Amino acid sequence: MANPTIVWTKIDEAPYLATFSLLPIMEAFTKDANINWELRDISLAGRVIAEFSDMLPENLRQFDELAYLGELVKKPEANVIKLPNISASVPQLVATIKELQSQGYPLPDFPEEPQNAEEEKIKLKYLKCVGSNVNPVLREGNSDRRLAEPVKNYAKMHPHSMKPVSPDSKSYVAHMEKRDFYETEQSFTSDKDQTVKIVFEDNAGNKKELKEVPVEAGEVFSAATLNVDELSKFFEKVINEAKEKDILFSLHVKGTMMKVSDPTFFDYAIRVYYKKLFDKFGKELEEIGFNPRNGLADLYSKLDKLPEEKKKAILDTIDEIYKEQPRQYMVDSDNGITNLHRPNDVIIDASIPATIKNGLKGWGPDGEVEDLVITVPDRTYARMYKEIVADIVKNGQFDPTKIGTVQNVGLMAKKAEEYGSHDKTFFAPTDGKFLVLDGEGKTLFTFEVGKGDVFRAYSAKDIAIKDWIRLAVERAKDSGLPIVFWLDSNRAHDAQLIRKVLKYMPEYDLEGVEYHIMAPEKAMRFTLRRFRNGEGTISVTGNVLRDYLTDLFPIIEVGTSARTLSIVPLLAGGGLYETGAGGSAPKHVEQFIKEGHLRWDSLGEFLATVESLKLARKQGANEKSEIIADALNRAVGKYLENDKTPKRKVGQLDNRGSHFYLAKYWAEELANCGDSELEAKFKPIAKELNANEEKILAEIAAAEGKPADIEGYFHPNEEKVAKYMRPSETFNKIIDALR
Ligand SMILES: NC(=O)C1=CN([C@@H]2O[C@H](COP(=O)(O)OP(=O)(O)OC[C@H]3O[C@@H](n4cnc5c(N)ncnc54)[C@H](OP(=O)(O)O)[C@@H]3O)[C@@H](O)[C@H]2O)C=CC1
Ligand SMILES: O=C(O)CCC(=O)C(=O)O
Ligand SMILES: [Mg+2]
Repeated sequence: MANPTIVWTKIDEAPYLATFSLLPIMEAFTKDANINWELRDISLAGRVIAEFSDMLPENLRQFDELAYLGELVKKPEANVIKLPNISASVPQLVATIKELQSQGYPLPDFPEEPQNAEEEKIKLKYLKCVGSNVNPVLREGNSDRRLAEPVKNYAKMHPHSMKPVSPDSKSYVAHMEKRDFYETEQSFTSDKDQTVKIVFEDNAGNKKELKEVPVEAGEVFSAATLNVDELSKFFEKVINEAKEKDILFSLHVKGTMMKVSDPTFFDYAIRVYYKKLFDKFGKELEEIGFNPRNGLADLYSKLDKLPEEKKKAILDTIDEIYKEQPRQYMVDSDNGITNLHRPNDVIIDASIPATIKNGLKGWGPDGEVEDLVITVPDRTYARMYKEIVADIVKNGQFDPTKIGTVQNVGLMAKKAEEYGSHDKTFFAPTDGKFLVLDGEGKTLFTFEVGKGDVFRAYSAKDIAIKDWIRLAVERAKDSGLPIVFWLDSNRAHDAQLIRKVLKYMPEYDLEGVEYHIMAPEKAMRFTLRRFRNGEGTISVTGNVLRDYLTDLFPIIEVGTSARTLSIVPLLAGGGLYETGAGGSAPKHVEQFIKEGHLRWDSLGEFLATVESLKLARKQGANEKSEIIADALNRAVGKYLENDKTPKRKVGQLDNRGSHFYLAKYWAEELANCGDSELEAKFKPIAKELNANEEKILAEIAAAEGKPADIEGYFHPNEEKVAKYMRPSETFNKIIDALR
């Protein structure tokens, strides 16, 4: 058997920087396990370059590594460590293109409003790089996310700060009451392989076919619409309420991952909040091509196209609006960056837990924390947030030393559910109806819509659902914890899934398995009761709740979802190990560039590597791979026990120092691992690392407290990054001698 290969992904921002320090350590310590390591570029810049390689000179071209990995994950030999990458908004894409152009890449500008067929083609190519377009390609399996025991114990010993919540807190979750996706959803389970058609029919009876979608036997196919008039009325109501209650207005959506439908929430929030601006300057805003889907920043970037006095009148009107409207939740109050500035700044899975951590408060324009209305327009997922927020107001802040744990098994394989809807999302060009027709042309669903309404269709394949139920039962058996299917019988899609759960569960030996099916609010109540009691529960959910709950609970439990173990057992038998459940920490990069301190904690990467090495053993690595994995696991335990996680400030231990400690503990464990060859090799290494501890830390510390000029944000100079990320000659020498 050929030596197994572990793929480590090259991505963006903080975890990308950390890779330069960490990957050499991983290679060095696993040298004797007969494993190959490969670095594959799926970064935003890398994907842009690959997409446009046909236009680039030979020396700048790049191979499409995402496409390569997309094939690999369908094979049993797949063993991939996937670090979190940017799911880009359009403004982030535009910034990436600018940066690459400045580095000599002759890329075309992003044609926002294409003027001809050529520009149309370029735009479509660029749009392939926007949003969440890596995860759905790689996630050929369902999701198992949980906190490892040592991580949970660490949080009990070193609880992170959870700001107290006053019982008088005015913070609450607001959602629509009608004509949202929740209310309009329709769903069916196909009894055969067939091709479903999505059609738009205007009020004069003219029909246009929008898409043909192949649907398999057993697949649950659903669709829903969102009425934008109702959405506008809803925003008006919430904004007025925020003003009356004198609290901050905040909007939480997933404009990055749900790149087609969720920017619509953003769009209308801006149109309503800044209504006066549109009333007064509608014509000018249109002329300069302001697109509120890309946030208010889009307006600022285009204002220069207007004569000076118009520009000033617009800016003055924005100032007036801030005086008249409720204060906004701020992303960066020092620089006047609001919640509605850019669609990628406030991402619901991380942003709501952050406000919870902050005592149900957000930052206001004057830099003070205040109560806020947490606006999540669609009821499908808003109500579980409403439940937890109300619970916190009633019962007080969670205490990380006492709470239990909430793990998740998520239906994710084969682009399951709303996260697979991008190419099936459409906007009504006029009043009329969206129709979904079956293979014989019979109407399955009809949706009456108004102009601008959003239609989105999505599905879950039988093979994915079956595997999800299997994984849930396996996790229940392994952990002894109850499993709760968060499924709402009043929601059309979930009603179909409930039938599947009832059908497939009896196929398993359920001895000792406690399982429930509950709608999200009820599931949240049930789970929180246990959680506050110190007990563990497994949430078994669809794809969106998977995303939301696996940031929500880890952030409450251990301060950051970066410490989550995130495993994707691939349907074809391989493994995808995602590191953490959170993002790529842009704030950390800003700090690194400014003052040379990287506070990214690579714990997620450490844990993923343990799992990946265990899989490599099954894929043909020698027995040492398992010993090395176990030693790494114990080293991670020591890392946590001795609290060597990176700290927030310059002068404290950072990412690089934390990697030194991981290496030291790993070497110590290997020096006593029971394998005489490994022991003989690592005894002197452990000795050397210990003897040089002070020297190495001093060499790392010397690199801090000054700017790190890495010559780029999305596509930095890698030689420079490597230099900054490996500042200790002494440490490098020890590691490189092992590689
Ligand atoms: N799987 C994936 O590929 C995912 C990708 N993303 C993408 O990542 C980007 C940013 O996402 P966003 O949701 O804003 O989240 P962030 O990456 O900004 O994380 C939020 C906060 O969590 C803390 N944190 C996260 N990771 C770590 C870590 N390893 N060590 C220490 N603290 C950590 C930091 O808080 P503190 O202030 O306490 O340091 C950080 O500011 C977006 O482009 C998004 O699309 C997001 C989620 C998943
Ligand atoms: O793919 C993305 O954009 C984000 C993924 C994410 O947040 C998650 O899987 O938890
Ligand atoms: Mg997430």
